[in-house]
Amino acid sequence: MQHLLTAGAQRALGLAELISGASEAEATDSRHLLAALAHEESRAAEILLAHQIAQAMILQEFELTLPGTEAESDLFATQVPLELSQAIQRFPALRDVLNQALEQASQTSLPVEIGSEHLLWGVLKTEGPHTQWLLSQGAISADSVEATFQSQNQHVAEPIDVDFAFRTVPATVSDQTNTFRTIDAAANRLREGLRVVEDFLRFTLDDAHLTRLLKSTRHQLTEALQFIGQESLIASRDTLQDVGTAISSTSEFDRPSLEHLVKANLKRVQEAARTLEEFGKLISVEAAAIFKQMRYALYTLEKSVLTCVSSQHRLEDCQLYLLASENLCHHGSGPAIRESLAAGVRIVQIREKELSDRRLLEHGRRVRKWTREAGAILIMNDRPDLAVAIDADGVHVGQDELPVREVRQIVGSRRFIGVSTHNIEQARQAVLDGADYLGVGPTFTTATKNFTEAEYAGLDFVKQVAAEITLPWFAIGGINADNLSAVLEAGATRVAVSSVICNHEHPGEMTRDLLEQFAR
Ligand SMILES: Cc1ncc(COP(=O)(O)OP(=O)(O)O)c(N)n1
Ligand SMILES: Cc1ncsc1CCOP(=O)(O)O
Ligand SMILES: [Mg+2]
Repeated sequence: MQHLLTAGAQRALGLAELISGASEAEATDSRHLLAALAHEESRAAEILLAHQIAQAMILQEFELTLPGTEAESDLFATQVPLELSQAIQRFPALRDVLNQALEQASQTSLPVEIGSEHLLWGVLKTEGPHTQWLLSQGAISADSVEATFQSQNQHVAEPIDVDFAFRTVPATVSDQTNTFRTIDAAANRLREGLRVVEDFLRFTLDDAHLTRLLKSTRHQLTEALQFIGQESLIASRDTLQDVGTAISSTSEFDRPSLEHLVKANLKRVQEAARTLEEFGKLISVEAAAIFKQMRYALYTLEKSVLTCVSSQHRLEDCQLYLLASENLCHHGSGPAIRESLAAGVRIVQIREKELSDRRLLEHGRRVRKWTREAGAILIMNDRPDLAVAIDADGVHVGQDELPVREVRQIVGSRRFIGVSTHNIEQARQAVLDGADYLGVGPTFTTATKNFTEAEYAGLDFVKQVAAEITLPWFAIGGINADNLSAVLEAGATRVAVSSVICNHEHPGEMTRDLLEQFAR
């Protein structure tokens, strides 16, 4: 039986071959194909992008080179569809990848057509240096994308409609020069804006994770401009004749705070990316596709940066977070909550696993009243619906519970969403998913929640998060008055505790003990 590749998959293989040639490799392998898949405007590129994996990062990691703009491949001509057996013959080092792709494609379409997303699946299913790297960068693996295939109950055989074959060149020389001028100006605006945001991330937020993401966006710009041609851009530059240089709006000088400044520049870079994408389509569809990727990456980055800034303000006074559970408390959780609020706790979580919904609602309303009177934040564990019902300030969810996007639909934009994380990849992902704060642990062994020995993230995880994440986070798990100083030394500035306060004969006293250690 014939198994055909879609036009997008075929072009990706063609580009993979060119990349392996430009990188002077002996054979076209998974790394080259991965770089090519990230380049195409295709389902594979969308999946990679959703995991924050850009082509520039792949090229850098595996020391690959993109072919020159003039490089062509017979595989780009899609009038002659490639058959799987021909592809295997031409790319022997990709045999396993292609067979895995076939297996996945066979589950969703008849007649079988292998698309770029199936090639990506094949790459993820085949062990190699790229698999570990992908997992560490974007937490992407065959398992994590499997749902994408399962949700495609109706497979659409056509590739995403892109006009690679119909590269449009502006009709007149003057149109062409003006297009290059526009691209040159927008690229400069984008580069400068990215620099401003990067300096903010480095020197004000001091956030290594977001700085790294922004850097990879800057690399994408360089990569896209290679398709346009630096010489053409410089040749068409005409700053003296640019009517825009004399026009400045008062709002351009209106930056009352660092936050305004970074917001304005985030908007500016998105606008510049849109201009590049639109005008880029007239010169190079490849470049336009990268500009589009950049625009989406910048939206995610904007959200993460602004959430980080606003959560830092909103959680400014919240160093000690109490998780209150009835079954841990000597005299019920009510007195523990009220005493610790009186002693200075500014954020409380209702963590009840055994109460019926009706009792949880009643209890929640009482705790809402106490926390409101104390001016403290109230978070409901596990239950976005009940968070809304009791008008809590937020909800906390674990790795196996509803994802942030779904929780946001329920609790709205102003409530906190806290996410538990147990390793650095989960922490990075939660930042990009739009969490407002993180739980980081377990730090020490605890009787409050069951973990296997292997699940103890320990102080090393606390140190990792401290080194790169500035979205507010709380170290959690087995923290008490004796080991708190070690947690703070590891870089935590906030901790969440349960048994040490709930179990104490005088919860207020223990709260004061712990809070005093933050003041030292
Ligand atoms: C602040 C904070 N961090 C972590 C957790 C744990 O949440 P989860 O992993 O969902 O486990 P349960 O608490 O639901 O058993 C938390 N609740 N709060
Ligand atoms: C809910 C939870 N998640 C990670 S550790 C933990 C338990 C925290 O309780 P304690 O402070 O009693 O160890
Ligand atoms: Mg939970």
